[in-house]
Amino acid sequence: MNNACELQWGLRFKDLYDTDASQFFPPEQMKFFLAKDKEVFESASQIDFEEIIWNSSLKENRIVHTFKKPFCSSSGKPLYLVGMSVDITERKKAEHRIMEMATYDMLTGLPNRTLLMDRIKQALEQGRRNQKQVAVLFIDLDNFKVINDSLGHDVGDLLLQEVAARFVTVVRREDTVARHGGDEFIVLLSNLYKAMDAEVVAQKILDVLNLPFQIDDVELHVSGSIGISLFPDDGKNIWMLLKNSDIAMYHAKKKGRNNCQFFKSEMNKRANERHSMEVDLRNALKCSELLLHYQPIVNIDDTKVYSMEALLRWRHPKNGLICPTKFIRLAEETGMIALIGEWVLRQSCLQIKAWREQGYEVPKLAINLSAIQFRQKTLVADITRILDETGLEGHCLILEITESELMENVEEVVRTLQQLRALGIEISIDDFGTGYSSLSYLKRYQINTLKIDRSFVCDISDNPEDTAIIAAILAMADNLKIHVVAEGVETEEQLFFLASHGCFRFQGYYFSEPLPAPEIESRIWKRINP
Ligand SMILES: Nc1nc2c(ncn2[C@@H]2O[C@@H]3COP(=O)(O)O[C@H]4[C@@H](O)[C@H](n5cnc6c(=O)[nH]c(N)nc65)O[C@@H]4COP(=O)(O)O[C@H]3[C@H]2O)c(=O)[nH]1
Repeated sequence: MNNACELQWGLRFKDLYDTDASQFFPPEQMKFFLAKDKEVFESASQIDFEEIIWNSSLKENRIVHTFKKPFCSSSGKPLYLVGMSVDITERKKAEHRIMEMATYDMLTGLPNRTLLMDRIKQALEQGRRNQKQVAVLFIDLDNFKVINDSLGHDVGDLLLQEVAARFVTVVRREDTVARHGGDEFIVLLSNLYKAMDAEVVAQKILDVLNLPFQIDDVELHVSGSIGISLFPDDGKNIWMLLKNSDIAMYHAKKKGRNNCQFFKSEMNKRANERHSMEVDLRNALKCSELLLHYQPIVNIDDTKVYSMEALLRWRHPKNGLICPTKFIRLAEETGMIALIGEWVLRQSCLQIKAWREQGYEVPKLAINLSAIQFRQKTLVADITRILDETGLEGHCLILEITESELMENVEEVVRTLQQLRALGIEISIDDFGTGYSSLSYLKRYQINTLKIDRSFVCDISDNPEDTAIIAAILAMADNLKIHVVAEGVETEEQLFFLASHGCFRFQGYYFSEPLPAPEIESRIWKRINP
């Protein structure tokens, strides 16, 4: 026994002299020592191994790496052995910590994606062997971003920790609750007897989420959307199962949140279609597949074209002409709307310029602004730049925004609208009547025009409620000195009703459908600018 051993184990050589190790180590430990010694003697060769040794001085178990080497006679027979142990406890602890950091989520203490992948792999192998189902539950918290943004990241972090702790209470020990990232969690249920068991767990998860959370004296109410995919029916490997549970979760969100949805193959079809549309839309701008059609807005007094609305179209190489209702939402969700919106603005300005150069007296052009564009900090600067680049004045443009865009961040909206007005741009509220319809903001925002949504116009004469709404909008607008345009006018009857209630501007198939620029020239400009 050397000095290091004396220091490490708190044993003194003189105390050990003429004693037996069994006086210092527990019986189980002694049994292990002797077995190893026997191994060395029998094999007549060195062995090395890791073992846990009770350190009576530190009063704790230590992990050591031990080498045992025999010393043999000239005939090769082991006579005695020397053992050397290196204390590797601290190194092992560090390794364990690194392992934990690599496989557990630091915030919630739950398994992270890496460990989850491993667990799913094992669960699938087991499921295959035992012919049992495995369920992957993809959970996304509803509106977590709002809590995080409004109450701060510290509250958001505490909430995630609480959520994680609650999830663990509703699953069996052999199941895995993992943090997938952000506010997404995955629950892995292995060895399922029947698919419906997954729904039972999903419901328990929704129930524990629905109980109020008390974080820093604030009571928070949270819900979640859950997508479930099952092995083997919905996917034979990890990636398919994760992807399909994600798709199902997306459907749960669309179904109004706070619910769970099993994956169905039709969902995959829709997800694939969405994905390929996204890829195609990214190419659409580069490949000049976007174009504008223009629809006149007519003044009934003098049947003059008061303005034109620019309406976006996509000439898809395989699917033909696609209407904006089919792709604007996708463009918004993927952030492509910023580039597309800028293209629409520039193209509209260039078109006005081109018509002017051909000698036509062109009225104002109305352009649709998506909510995302409207909230962009650079909106006014972008419009100013495009007007400068195309040499056009702001008063040529009307920007159409929807009611809902005006309801958030009122101060900011007021500022943006003032800046746009300072450029000479008119503001029109699109689809009026379908949103929040508050009179007070119309006055405050100094809106120029309201456009009555075509859903009201199309029901004139059939639906007395819609008829009453139109009459009320017209009376109110008259009071506030705001112009009104009725959208979607298709019949003389609608025109007559609207005109008799004080609406004098119209847009709709009755006058003209949206047309490409050359047809506007031949059908409209040449008629009114002969
Ligand atoms: N049934 C019927 N429909 C009529 C009639 N008259 C016009 N319409 C349609 O009504 C829609 C009017 O546009 P919106 O309400 O601004 O609604 C627009 C607008 O919200 C959005 N949109 C169009 N272009 C753009 C754009 O450049 N940017 C953004 N962000 N949105 C756009 O897509 C929506 C749909 O556009 P479109 O499919 O072109 O549909 C147009 C137009 O074709 C009629 O008499 N009967």
